[in-house]
Amino acid sequence: MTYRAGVVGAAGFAGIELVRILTRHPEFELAAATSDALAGTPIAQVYPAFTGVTDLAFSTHEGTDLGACDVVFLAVPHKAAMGMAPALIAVGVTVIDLSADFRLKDPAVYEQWYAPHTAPDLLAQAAFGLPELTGDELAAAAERRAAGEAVLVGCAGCYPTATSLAAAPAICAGLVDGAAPVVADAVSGVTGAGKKATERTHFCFANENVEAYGVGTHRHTPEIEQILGLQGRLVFTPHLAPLNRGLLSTVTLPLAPGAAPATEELVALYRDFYAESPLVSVMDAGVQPRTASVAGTCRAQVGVAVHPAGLIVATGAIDNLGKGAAGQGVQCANIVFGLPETCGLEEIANPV
Ligand SMILES: NC(=O)C1=CN([C@@H]2O[C@H](COP(=O)(O)OP(=O)(O)OC[C@H]3O[C@@H](n4cnc5c(N)ncnc54)[C@H](OP(=O)(O)O)[C@@H]3O)[C@@H](O)[C@H]2O)C=CC1
Ligand SMILES: CC(=O)N[C@@H](CCC(=O)OP(=O)(O)O)C(=O)O
Repeated sequence: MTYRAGVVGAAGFAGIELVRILTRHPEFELAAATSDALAGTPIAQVYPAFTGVTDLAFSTHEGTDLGACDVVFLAVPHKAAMGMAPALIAVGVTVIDLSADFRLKDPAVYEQWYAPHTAPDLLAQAAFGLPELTGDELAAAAERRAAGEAVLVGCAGCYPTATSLAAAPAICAGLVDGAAPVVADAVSGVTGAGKKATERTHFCFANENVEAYGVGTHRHTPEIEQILGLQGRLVFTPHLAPLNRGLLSTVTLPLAPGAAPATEELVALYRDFYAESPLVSVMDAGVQPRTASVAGTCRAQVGVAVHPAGLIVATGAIDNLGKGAAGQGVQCANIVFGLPETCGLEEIANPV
């Protein structure tokens, strides 16, 4: 059976990556791609990579019969997504939201970092979309969907995905000091900031430059703390780098008193942790994850090492639009629809 899929916000960077994946997906058929700004324009006219691939044109958000879809991916900014999801769920459409609107479990925390939540009941039902770490929530959503319910997945953000994949195995194994700060320094490509150029992302400012931003104030802090159980202990510093795609997060974790693993033991522990996770690869000891090695894919690379100062240094590399957004959304949809989680996501990166 082929499922009908719609993408709302399809002309944006995450949305068009969804289009790229869905036009080649064997089980989801791209039925609608919405953009108010570009309605009526063929996708291939705006993004020539789709020439000869799809004749579909963008349509308006309101004028598209999204109720005819089995699943709708929301690739719109936070605050807009929570205004759209309730009507879709009400007509039986499963929703995969890429925004931050359905990630934070506590509406008070969402309000502190974003705005008052307008759909708290749905927030309470949403499954968190980071399959390697929240597989149980997604499996429960898949059961509910199989029983005929429309379900909602709030996919993890890009920085939280790379950071949490790098840190979770060590934390879950009890190797990390539960009282000390954990430091995550992360670097993102410019597509992470969306399609609209700003002073920060304009080519002339972003090119040939790396700089930190949101120091101590970035909205992904509570999301990472929620995933890793680090409430109040995360020092998260994002940086913008002159890449189109790619995100690397280096996490420094203090070892728990008495813990003294060797790097090779940590690598083995990480490999065991991700043994059932086909999209996460743990690097050999001494080999570092590379953003270029996952660009254009839904894969993640994780590296881990012990530092003699009593620290674990764990690094995660993803494509912010792939495993950090659209790819992860499709991976979650695969799980919710009972498909193999890698369906349509087998791409590997250009090796050079
Ligand atoms: N870029 C990334 O790496 C990641 C993005 N995300 C999330 O994915 C979502 C999309 O991000 P991204 O593609 O980067 O953003 P873009 O700005 O590139 O695209 C967003 C799209 O949403 C539409 N849109 C804008 N405002 C509204 C609104 N008020 N109501 C409805 N539609 C609107 C626009 O459509 P129109 O064509 O009609 O103007 C636009 O094309 C965001 O929530 C973002 O946080 C998540 C992880 C990583
Ligand atoms: C480089 C850049 O600006 N990145 C964005 C995060 C990417 C994103 O879209 O955020 P979500 O993962 O929450 O959806 C930022 O710092 O706000």
